[in-house]
Amino acid sequence: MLAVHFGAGNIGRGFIGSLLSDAGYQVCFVDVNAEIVDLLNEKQEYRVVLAAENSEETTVRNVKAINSLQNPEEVLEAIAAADLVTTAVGPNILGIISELIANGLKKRTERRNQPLNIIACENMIGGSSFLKEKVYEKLSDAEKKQFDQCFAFPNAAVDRIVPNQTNEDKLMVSVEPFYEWVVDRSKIIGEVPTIEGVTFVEDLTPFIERKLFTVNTGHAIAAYAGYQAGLETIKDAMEDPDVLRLVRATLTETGAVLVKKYNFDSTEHMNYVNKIVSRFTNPHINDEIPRVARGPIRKLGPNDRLISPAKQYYQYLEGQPENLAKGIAAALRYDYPEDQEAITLQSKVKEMGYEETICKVCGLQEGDPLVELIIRELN
Ligand SMILES: NC(=O)c1ccc[n+]([C@@H]2O[C@H](COP(=O)([O-])OP(=O)(O)OC[C@H]3O[C@@H](n4cnc5c(N)ncnc54)[C@H](O)[C@@H]3O)[C@@H](O)[C@H]2O)c1
Ligand SMILES: O=P(O)(O)OC[C@@H](O)[C@@H](O)[C@H](O)[C@H](O)CO
Repeated sequence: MLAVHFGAGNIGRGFIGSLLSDAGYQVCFVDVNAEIVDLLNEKQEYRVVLAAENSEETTVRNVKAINSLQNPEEVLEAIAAADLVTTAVGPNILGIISELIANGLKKRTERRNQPLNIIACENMIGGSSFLKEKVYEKLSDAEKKQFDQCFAFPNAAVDRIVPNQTNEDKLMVSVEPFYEWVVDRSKIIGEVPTIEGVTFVEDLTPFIERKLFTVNTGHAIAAYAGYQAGLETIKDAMEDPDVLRLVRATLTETGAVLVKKYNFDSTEHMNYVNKIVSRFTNPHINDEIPRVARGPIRKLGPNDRLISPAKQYYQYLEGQPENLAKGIAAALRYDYPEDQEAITLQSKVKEMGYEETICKVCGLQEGDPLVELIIRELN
């Protein structure tokens, strides 16, 4: 069995590749990082080490890689032969890889009539659906019909904290012990793949919203508030009493929305929150704030971890999401000079002021109570 996985980065090697290899797939990574691609082809294996007291280590074997910049034709061949395609490249890259995926799938339809699932493992709502849209933009109407018969793009939620790696062994990945990978079974075409560690569910929405609006909202708040406090890592941020208070208060707000919307058991949800807070303070992980804060424009988007739960707060509850607004204000102030989106965000603020920036970046209307609440926090 062959799995083609786009993105041999932190989560690609540290989680997706590792689970797929354990499930018996040969994993063919596709990446633009020549050093990592060459090393993967040279060694054909890499180490995954648990960031925990006992530093348990496993070796992921039977892997290879293709440099999609140098050998795009090889990528098409791999997609034509694959039993599964997955991605973990970042939401902004999905549009870029969609051309290769479209061409690979076209090649496949010329060769064989075998169904294929393409699963985007990105931190976003509807990642695979978005990738499908981008792929379908490249097709004729006849090709779209043909693809509908053969290919599916089930959405997924993936959770495992994998920080940026600074190991001497460039392929080795240090990962937290916890992991969760949930896939929308209702959209699977053909047989449901057997992958230990993957949970297939009929309705993904509660799972992805629970994950994005708890793990990622909490993480973003810790990162942006921690940055404003001059701190360096997520652990440092969580050890700052003011940041910790804000993270917890924000997760109480998102939790209230989720419990109301999905009828979750509130005690169980609180246990989920506590587990996440303890994951953020894992002493064996050195997760630098710029990784977690990366891409503030994406993170301030209308359907992402900050604005979406804040909007839903008005929809499902009384009162205002005061703490989310504090976190959003910290995100709007994020000016890390090595983050291109932070630079763009700050130039928008300079040019248009906060109100217009919030409307444009967060997809909100002037006069919206949320805009007013955020502005109040910024003053
Ligand atoms: N790291 C985590 O803790 C974590 C956890 C869950 C989900 N995710 C999600 O997984 C995705 C990847 O995150 P990451 O932390 O692994 O980032 P990363 O930067 O470590 O990995 C991304 C990889 O994609 C590669 N890439 C970039 N452009 C490409 C292209 N055109 N074609 C092929 N490969 C390309 C990069 O070279 C890199 O190796 C993101 O959507 C992220 O939100 C990350
Ligand atoms: O990957 P991003 O930029 O969407 O978010 C940064 C982190 O919050 C994220 O990577 C988490 O570590 C991960 O989602 C944990 O499962």
